[in-house]
Amino acid sequence: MLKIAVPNKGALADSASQMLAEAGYRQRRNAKDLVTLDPDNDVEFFYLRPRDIAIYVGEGTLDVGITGRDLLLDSGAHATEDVALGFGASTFRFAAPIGKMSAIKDLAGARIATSYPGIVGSYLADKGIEAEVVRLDGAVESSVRLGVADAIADVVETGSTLRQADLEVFGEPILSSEAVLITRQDTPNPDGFDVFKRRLDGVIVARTYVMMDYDIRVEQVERAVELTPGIESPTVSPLHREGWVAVRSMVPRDAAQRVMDGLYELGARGILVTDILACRI
Ligand SMILES: Nc1ncnc2c1ncn2[C@@H]1O[C@H](COP(=O)(O)OP(=O)(O)OP(=O)(O)O)[C@@H](O)[C@H]1O
Ligand SMILES: O=P(O)(O)OC[C@H]1O[C@H](OP(=O)(O)OP(=O)(O)O)[C@H](O)[C@@H]1O
Ligand SMILES: [Mg+2]
Repeated sequence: MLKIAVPNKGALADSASQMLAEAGYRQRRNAKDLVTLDPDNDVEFFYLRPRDIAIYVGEGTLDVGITGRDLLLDSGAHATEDVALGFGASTFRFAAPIGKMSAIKDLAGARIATSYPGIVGSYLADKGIEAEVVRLDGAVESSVRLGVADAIADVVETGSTLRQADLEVFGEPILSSEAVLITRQDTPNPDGFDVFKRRLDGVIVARTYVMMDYDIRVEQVERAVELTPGIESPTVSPLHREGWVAVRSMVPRDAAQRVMDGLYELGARGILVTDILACRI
């Protein structure tokens, strides 16, 4: 039975459970449940702190986990990223009081508060900067005002927490993070992993693509399918109306309106877009 670690709370928890439910897995009914068995799919879900998930997977006590890329890297655990899941996006950045610091070298000799000492320590070592890392559990943005640090390194999503604390980011982003699927490093994939991964891939594709159908004159089909090449190849079917065909193709969701404009210009009509509920590519 595949043992899977899922965030029990925090920024990734709801989206992770929702993705698993869309992939056809049973999810916990109560937010306090620690474990959920899904015998129909031969998997078991363990709800754990996202920060701890890489440890369990790295140790091999659990087979697969969903966590943040930043948490995986910070943990130094013996686990590796298999798939980026497309939710929980954030950047990890340095910030300091407005006007105080403008480049990474300004951190030399400074006190840097963070909940991610692993990432910050190795980044500073890589850049050859000596600074003191102050490890805090959360609400790191308050640390400068309260006098325990000169700068911070933290997760930035909208930037509103930084603004509230009169801090501004500086330097390049240390990393871009999102939710990722992780497995143990240097170990063959456990039984059942391929099916599990294929199901999540199916959800990712169903979320990022739409199905597009349209009718077009035969002479324009080649130009039209350049706009809608699909993943493998578009389906072109004859229509009762002579000289016309129907085309069906998957199109990236964020390009759908632009593609429809282009198809219409080419003379396509009856252009329909529908959601994909689930798929295997
Ligand atoms: N706005 C956000 N705030 C915090 N973490 C976020 C945000 N958006 C995405 N994440 C990601 O969520 C993970 C942090 O998980 P965590 O459970 O610690 O979140 P949290 O919201 O800080 O929870 P808590 O505050 O209860 O500890 C990281 O991978 C981080 O990149
Ligand atoms: O850029 P924003 O959209 O403002 O989001 C980023 C903030 O959200 C998180 O804090 P959280 O609410 O999880 O509190 P914590 O610091 O106590 O973990 C994170 O640690 C940042 O502080
Ligand atoms: Mg937090």
